[in-house]
Amino acid sequence: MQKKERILYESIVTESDLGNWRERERKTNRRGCSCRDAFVREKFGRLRVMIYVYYIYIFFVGVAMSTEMIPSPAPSPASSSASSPAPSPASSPAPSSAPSCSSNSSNYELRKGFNGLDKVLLRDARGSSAEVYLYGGQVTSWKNDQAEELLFLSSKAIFKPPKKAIRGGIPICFPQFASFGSLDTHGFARNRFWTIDDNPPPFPTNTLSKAFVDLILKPSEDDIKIWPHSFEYRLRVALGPGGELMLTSRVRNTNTDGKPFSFTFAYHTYFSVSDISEVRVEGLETLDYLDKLQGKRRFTEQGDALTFESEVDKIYLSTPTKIAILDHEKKRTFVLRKDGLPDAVVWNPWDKKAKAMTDFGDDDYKHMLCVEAAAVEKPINLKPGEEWKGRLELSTVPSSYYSGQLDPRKVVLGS
Ligand SMILES: O=P(O)(O)OC[C@H]1O[C@@H](O)[C@H](O)[C@@H](O)[C@@H]1O
Repeated sequence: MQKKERILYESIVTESDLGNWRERERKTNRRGCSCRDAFVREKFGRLRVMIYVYYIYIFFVGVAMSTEMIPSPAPSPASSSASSPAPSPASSPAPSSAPSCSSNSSNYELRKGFNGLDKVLLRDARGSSAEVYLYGGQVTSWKNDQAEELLFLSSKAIFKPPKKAIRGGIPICFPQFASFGSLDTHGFARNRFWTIDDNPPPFPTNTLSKAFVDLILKPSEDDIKIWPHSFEYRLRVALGPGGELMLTSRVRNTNTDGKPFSFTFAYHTYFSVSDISEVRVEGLETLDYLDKLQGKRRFTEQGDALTFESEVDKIYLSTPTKIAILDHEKKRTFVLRKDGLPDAVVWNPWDKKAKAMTDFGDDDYKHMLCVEAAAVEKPINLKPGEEWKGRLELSTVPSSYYSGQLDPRKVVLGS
């Protein structure tokens, strides 16, 4: 045997091969090279097959990975309106050109929503979805993998910029919460057109999910007249691996005159509930709150989890990072996690105020509850160049699984 061949043989023939080889020599009564060569040829053959199998495996893995990178095909306009907010506000969605976009490793589809307004559709591999209108940078829909809507959207919501904000979903209250300042209620961000930001600065918290979109809002000249500050507000809306809805806000002071600014803020989340009288909120009991129905006077919540029998409009102060909303009838619990947002507003207008609102159905109050991650009592202060981050994560679990029912403290102690 040539030297090279011997080295090759020795590198592929193992101890157990030698045993088998000798056994074969014994059985066939043949000794020497021919038997050994036959054995090694066989082993080469097996190796070749294994190498082919390996190549085929690599090929399929490659195909699978590249398929995941390609945005899923956009459904037809018919299915687009089916996935639009369930209620039928004044006008119907405009026909959609439904382009898919993939940038910066994010996948989303751009659609036309009510009154031809642009909206972004996010869908994850398991079937959860979310919709975000560029008007207001507002999430209007979040559905689980059973296509059940989890956010409330008023049956009379008005999709007519710029005067009215969309009633439902998650309006962004910035740079002012409610009437805590000189601007119109809840500030102007919810009445502005945001743009898609395909190249945002890197996010420290990256999700594995590719279902996300980055939006940006900068003040117009008119905005600067009513709030004399320059800012960049970046909002990322993402679906997490388990269908969680995650919103991250980054506000940067870009004033060039060296002036700081301060603002108050809320993610004004409208949760969809089966029946408000069947709902309780855990995680806020025993906390101090400002009661907006009593001149913003300060009180302390007494003892038990919150339940609802009449109008409520309270700002809970210094709340835990986790709050649970239990819907007994639906046997579903929303878990709200927040970061950078110490306060939590709880609001339900009840029957009289519901009737007084033009964009709210008379009975809608029975099927919604706002629990809003907020920064109200202590405004956020930013010097030029500084950035603030506020994060909200929403998920659902079956109520039976939720241990907080038995021990409210577990709501606030869990991660
Ligand atoms: O009607 P708007 O401006 O959307 O506000 C709705 C409610 O929003 C809540 O956050 C406030 O606490 C309430 O006082 C207010 O009524």
